[in-house]
Amino acid sequence: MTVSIIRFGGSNCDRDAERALEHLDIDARIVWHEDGLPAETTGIILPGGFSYGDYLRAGAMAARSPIMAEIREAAAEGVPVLGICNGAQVGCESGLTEGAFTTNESARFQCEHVYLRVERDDTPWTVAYDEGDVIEVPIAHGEGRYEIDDDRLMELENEDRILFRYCDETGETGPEVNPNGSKHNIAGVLGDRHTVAVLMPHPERASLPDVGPTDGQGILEGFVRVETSI
Ligand SMILES: NC(=O)CC[C@H](N)C(=O)O
Repeated sequence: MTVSIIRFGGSNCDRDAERALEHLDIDARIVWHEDGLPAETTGIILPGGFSYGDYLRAGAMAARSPIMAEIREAAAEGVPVLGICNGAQVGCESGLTEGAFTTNESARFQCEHVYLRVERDDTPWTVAYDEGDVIEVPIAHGEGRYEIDDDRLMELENEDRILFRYCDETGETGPEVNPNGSKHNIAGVLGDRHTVAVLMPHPERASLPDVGPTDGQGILEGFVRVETSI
């Protein structure tokens, strides 16, 4: 298992992801996007940050890098892909999954800890938890409001592709515990396959015991659980 963490100009959570994976004994390396996807890649992280200064829309420019075509191809072959925060924005912008992330309802950058409810526990990213579990993970974004048209939203719900929703400590969701105004409190969704996921919160910042809660570890362990969970 070798996870390639794709660095774009302006990525800034690539090293956080590398350290979190190393802590879990998962082999990881940072890959500059212009260098293309290494042949030994068996997992991919699109990390957080401010790729290309969030110009146009967050993630819009990185999504046009030629490496994204390679990543789409790898994803279609079953290579697990996790987009975190800016990486989630790149994932949506490049068609790895549905919907888009846009400006927070508050119109402010928000940096805080949130609670997430695990919506299903039969994907590589959530098999470490039970459905309904509540985990604590940080957010740090200005464009984290998940938007999608109502018809596609219904399809996503019916296809059971919602992975995480913002909630309170007890797992209740609703507008009062929605930090950015995301549709249906959505914090993370699956792509066409269970092996592709994008999420706005940062599991890599909730993985090292020295710096706070470690609830995010289970999500990153998806890279090793992928072989056993599907
Ligand atoms: N932490 C991040 O990845 C931030 C994502 C993006 N730059 C935003 O502000 O929405």
